[in-house]
Amino acid sequence: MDNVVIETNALTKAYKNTIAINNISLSVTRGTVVGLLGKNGAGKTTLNKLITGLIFPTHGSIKVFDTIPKGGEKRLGFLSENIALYPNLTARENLEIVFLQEGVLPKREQISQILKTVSIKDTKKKVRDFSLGMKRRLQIAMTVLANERELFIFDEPTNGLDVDGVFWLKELINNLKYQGKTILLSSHSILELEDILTDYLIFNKGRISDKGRLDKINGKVLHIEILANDIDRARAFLEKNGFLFRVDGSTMSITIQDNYKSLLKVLYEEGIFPISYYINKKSLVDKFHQFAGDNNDDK
Ligand SMILES: Nc1ncnc2c1ncn2[C@@H]1O[C@H](COP(=O)(O)OP(=O)(O)OP(=O)(O)O)[C@@H](O)[C@H]1O
Repeated sequence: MDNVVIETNALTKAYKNTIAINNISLSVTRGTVVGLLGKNGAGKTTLNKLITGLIFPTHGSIKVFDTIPKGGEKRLGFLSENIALYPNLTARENLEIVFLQEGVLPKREQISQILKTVSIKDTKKKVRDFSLGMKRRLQIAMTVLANERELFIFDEPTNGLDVDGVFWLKELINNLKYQGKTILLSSHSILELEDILTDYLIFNKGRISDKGRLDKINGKVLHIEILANDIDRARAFLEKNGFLFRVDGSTMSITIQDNYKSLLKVLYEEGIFPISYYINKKSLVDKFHQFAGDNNDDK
């Protein structure tokens, strides 16, 4: 299928003492931003390496752009923890090398634009004297901006970034998404990036223990506290109209499909007046606690 960028079938990667990826079948669709969540050792980095073709499956299969990854895929950008920078060169010179490696002659103006986008001053300063955040920005620029890429794997992209840097990164990822690019994000502070994700995968000891779309879990339970003598009316109304709900004392928890305001309006029109209400906003954190399990390295 054209829209599927990554497809795995019973994908398994075993090391001597560990099954790092255990029988995973999934597909990633073009234009999505997928958060990979999991405790230390859950298998996130191993999956990233299988996608980029740095390592190969023990069993099962993986296809990226409909071919078996062997490394060197030009349409794929991998921002790993240890992406190489030349410490004795400037930011501009580092970017020029990326262009040359891709067989493209670097244009001065284009590189100036890239440096501006990642807020790095075009100075004579050597990369070895850069702060951690500046190095990370440059690595991100090298992964994203210097090339015509369609799929990005970001492993711990926020490392070294300050609050402004994280904000900037989110804008960058959103822009990539709007251009129809596909992004896989693994981060220990993934909850910081929750608002830019479209989908999530939770890993637990090499398996996917939960997955889904963010818009399916965000703010979908409306808790309403209703006067005790209204509860029966509210219950009858909700039952009649096919709502899913639970009653606990004077609180009703109603699972809503769309706009909670329209439900509140209907309740008012029925003469059912809530004393208070709130939307269940916790989402990915809850999922993480429910599905991430123990560390895979705790053995
Ligand atoms: N080269 C290797 N040899 C042996 N075991 C390995 C190797 N690489 C990874 N593992 C093991 O595979 C499991 C998954 O590791 P992986 O690095 O994929 O986890 P992760 O989810 O990325 O963890 P973290 O959040 O700590 O980066 C761990 O138990 C790890 O110790």
